[in-house]
Amino acid sequence: MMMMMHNGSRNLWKKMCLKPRILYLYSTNSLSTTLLNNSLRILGPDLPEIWIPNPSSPSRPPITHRSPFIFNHQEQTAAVIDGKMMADEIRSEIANEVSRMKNEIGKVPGLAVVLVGERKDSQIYVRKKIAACEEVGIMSLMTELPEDCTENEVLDAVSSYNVDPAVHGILVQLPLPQHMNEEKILNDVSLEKDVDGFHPVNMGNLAMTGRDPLFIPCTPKGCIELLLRSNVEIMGKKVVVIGRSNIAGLPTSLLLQRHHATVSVVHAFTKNPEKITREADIVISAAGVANLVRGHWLKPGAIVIDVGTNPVEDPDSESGYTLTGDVCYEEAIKVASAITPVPGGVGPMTIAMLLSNTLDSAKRAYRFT
Ligand SMILES: Nc1nc(=O)c2c([nH]1)NC[C@@H]1CN(c3ccc(C(=O)N[C@@H](CCC(=O)O)C(=O)O)cc3)C=[N+]21
Repeated sequence: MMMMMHNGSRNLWKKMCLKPRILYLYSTNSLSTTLLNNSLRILGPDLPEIWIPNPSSPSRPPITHRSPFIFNHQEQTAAVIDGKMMADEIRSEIANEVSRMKNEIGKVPGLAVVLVGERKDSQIYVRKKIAACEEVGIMSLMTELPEDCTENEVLDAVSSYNVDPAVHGILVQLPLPQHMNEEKILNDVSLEKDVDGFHPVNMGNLAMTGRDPLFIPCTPKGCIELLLRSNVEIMGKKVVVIGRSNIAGLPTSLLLQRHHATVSVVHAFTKNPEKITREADIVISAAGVANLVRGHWLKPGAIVIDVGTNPVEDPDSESGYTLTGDVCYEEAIKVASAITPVPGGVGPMTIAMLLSNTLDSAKRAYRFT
């Protein structure tokens, strides 16, 4: 899934991709105004038949699909969709709801995380999730197990969280070590606590018309929120999803269909993926391949959501790598009308959606509205 680029090819990318001028979209809304906002406007489990764009954001101009004629290919034309700022705003809305819950019924939502093994990236993501819980007042619990633990130890951790009334969300960090049966473990997570939305019943309900899953997977939900909060219309648009993983590409394609998009899925065996992608009004890339999507893959004026968080070797950076998206950003900003950066795009929204799902779950458990 993840690809390290060799030094030679990275330098080539540096040469080809000049540093962009950054033009931020969604930078006008201050956190203080949203702190006053009591009710959450996050796409919930009740999916609207027809989505009415968020009326709370009059200051944001709608992104229109621009005419190709106004494009100057030497310059940046894309607005940058600031996922970090949107996620900050959502987290402050969640914090308000958590404190309202605490004041009114004396309860807070609880999230339990199960982390198996010592993968660096998983440790970083889990740490970010726990810190985000702390920030908004969600109680968090964590079970860390060694790489060589047994499947039963993982199942025991899940079972104990299943019956713990203070836990409303259970997240088993993926990928699990090779020797474990991921299917069996995910099947064991209580449906009512499956805040990742990875249980086959939740995923199946997401796929079926007229069924409402209890939870929508966090990354797809974050992508849709990014589009909706940027006033991008989804209904009737041609959307290409690159990648079909269980945690990102597949559920994203399902959720987009529920929003009445015309969806094509491009994957490793697709013939001429550039040509298919170039037809899309909206491109969502979740392939896990650094810089896969080049400028010429995009229709001028397309909207680009980059789900990839690929570690690319970088001896200059403290950690030894830098995070790179699936999209060659420096090329794409000259062609697209709006794009999410990596980092600072989908990643922070994924975490915000996890908190939102956990809050929804606790509200459901306590019948708190
Ligand atoms: N059960 C499970 N649920 C998941 O939701 C899940 C998972 N397993 N396994 C791995 C993927 C990946 N994922 C990310 C979450 C946040 C960032 C994130 O916050 N990224 C920051 C930067 C992070 C950094 O600085 O290293 C950003 O893009 O700005 C990235 C990736 C959740 N996943």
